[in-house]
Order: sequence, then C-alpha cells, then structure tokens
Amino acid sequence: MLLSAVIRHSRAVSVCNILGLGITRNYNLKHKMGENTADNVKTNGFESKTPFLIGVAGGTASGKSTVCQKIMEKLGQQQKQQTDRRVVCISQDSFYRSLTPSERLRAERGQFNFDHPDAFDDKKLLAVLKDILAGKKVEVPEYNYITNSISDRSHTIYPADVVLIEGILVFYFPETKKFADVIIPRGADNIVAIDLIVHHIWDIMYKKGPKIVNGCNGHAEDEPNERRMSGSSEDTLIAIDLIVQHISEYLKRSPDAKQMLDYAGISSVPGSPQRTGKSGRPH
Ligand SMILES: Nc1ncnc2c1ncn2[C@@H]1O[C@H](COP(=O)(O)OP(=O)(O)O)[C@@H](O)[C@H]1O
Ligand SMILES: Nc1ccn([C@@H]2O[C@H](COP(=O)(O)O)[C@@H](O)[C@H]2O)c(=O)n1
Repeated sequence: MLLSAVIRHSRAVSVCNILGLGITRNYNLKHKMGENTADNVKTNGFESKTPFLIGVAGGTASGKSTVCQKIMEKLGQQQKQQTDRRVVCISQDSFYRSLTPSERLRAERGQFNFDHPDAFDDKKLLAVLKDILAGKKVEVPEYNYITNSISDRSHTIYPADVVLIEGILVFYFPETKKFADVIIPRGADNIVAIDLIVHHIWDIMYKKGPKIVNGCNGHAEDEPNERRMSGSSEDTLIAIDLIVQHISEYLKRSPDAKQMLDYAGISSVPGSPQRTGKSGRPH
C-alpha cells in the first residue's frame, strides 16, 4: 500500500477510534504489567482509573501546544484549579535533563543539540508516565531554558481522566510510545520528528493493527527517506473537535459531567458503544 493510502486509511481508522470504537490499550497494558490498582485514590470526586493518554508529537512550532491548549479550553479545563482538572497536559520539554558544565558551555555557543533524544531524561519521562497511568499524583519537573537545567520547583499533576502529552520527540522512545491511546502528529520542518511519526504509522498499519493517528494532512512520498507530512489549520480544527467529542463522551459518564459539558458548550455527543466488562474504560 502506498504511504499516502496508509495515511488516508489511518485517518479513517482514527475517526472510528476517536469516537470510541476500539481502544483497550492502556487497560490491557496495565494488566499486562501486573500493576495493582487497589491503591488508586479517589481524586476530583471520582475513583481514579487508568487515564486516556493522548500524545501530540511534531516539530518545533508545529502547533503542539496550541492543539493541547484548544482541547483544554474547549473542555473548560483552563479555568479550573489543578486539583479539579480532569484533563491535564504535560510537555516533554519538562523532561529535558540538566546539562553538564561542558555541555552548558556548548549550549551557550549554540553548539548543543536540544532536538536530539539524548537531551532528554527519558527514564524520568517514562517513570512519570507509568505513575500517571497507574492513577498516581506525580511531580513534573520545571525546566529552566536559561540555565538549561531542572529548577528546584516542580508541578504537581493530579490524577485525571485524560492526559495530553506534547513534545518534539515524545514518541521517539519505544517504551513511551506504547503507552499512548491516541497520537496526533503535527507536521513542520523537523524531519526527525516527522519521520518518527511516519514510522509509527507503518507500525500501526503493519505490525500492531490500527490505533489512532489524526491531525495530519496526508502528503507523503513513497521513498522512506522522503516522507513528509503537514498539519493544516483545517485538520487541526477537525482533530480538536473529534478529540473533544471523544473526551466529552468519556467524561459524560461521570457525575459532574453535565456541568462541565454545559460549561464547555457541548450539550450532546454522538453515541458510542457502551462499555462492557469491569474495566471502567469505555474504549
Ligand atoms: N494551525 C495553525 N495555523 C497557524 N498558526 C498556528 C497553528 N497552530 C499554531 N500556530 C501558531 O504557530 C506558533 C507555534 O505554535 P505552538 O503551538 O507554540 O507550537 P509548538 O508547541 O509545536 O512549538 C504559535 O504562534 C501559534 O499561534
Ligand atoms: N534549553 C533549551 C531546550 C530546548 N530548546 C528548543 O526548544 C524546542 C522545543 O520547543 P517546543 O515548542 O517544540 O516544545 C526544541 O526544538 C529545542 O531545540 C532550546 O532552544 N533550549
């Protein structure tokens, strides 16, 4: 299959999946990992459960934080206290590692590559994601772009139903990538990030079966070294609306959902299949 056809197919698949037709990933993963969920706490008035994890990956200035911000806004989460948020957003930038003195000197001369996976503390990122998926409260480091180091402060992320994670190489690390329920690629000039996304699509289509890809405007060459994708404004809006719909459906099942959806200006959401079994996850 041509890559452009793969992307088109992925987008069709993604619509189905975003509307709640086929994801059981994290729940299965959690059980595979043999995690004990008994210590899950009640948070924000709800029993904490494995959150739905949405990754937004793409090059610098490709609109990652804009997409996340819009989703948060549309769901009325921005105005809420951190402790009350049911949708939270974290950035891979928080997981840049502190540079050594010699690396800092190189950075000052503009000779340090912050777009390389080695610039990140991937172990910390993975540990935090695992804790988030286990329904735990986590501390996300605060990164200082001036000193190129982790500051003394951190941000508390409370258990939530939906977690957005955005970053240039957020899915470079295989361990991290496998946790995501939804991946939204954002295209720009960062060929490394874009190529990773394309590879991920291939993985989805040919190795692991359909998952979710959305927000990309399929435009790609067949040659592996010339793969490109871009994310248009129109696609961004479609992706945001679909995701907001999906999250709304997810949240609608919780006690204060009506109030939140009213606040967000979403009164009805297309139906999706009822959850079955005891997983507590509708997808
Ligand atoms: N779909 C879009 N169309 C046009 N401009 C956009 C779009 N999405 C984001 N922008 C603008 O592009 C710039 C970079 O977006 P941002 O979300 O900060 O990117 P990133 O988080 O990927 O670095 C911002 O000025 C933002 O307002
Ligand atoms: N100390 C640093 C750390 C990172 N960068 C650059 O920031 C970019 C990431 O920004 P996003 O808006 O895409 O999250 C990345 O491309 C790094 O090169 C930096 O300049 N200094």
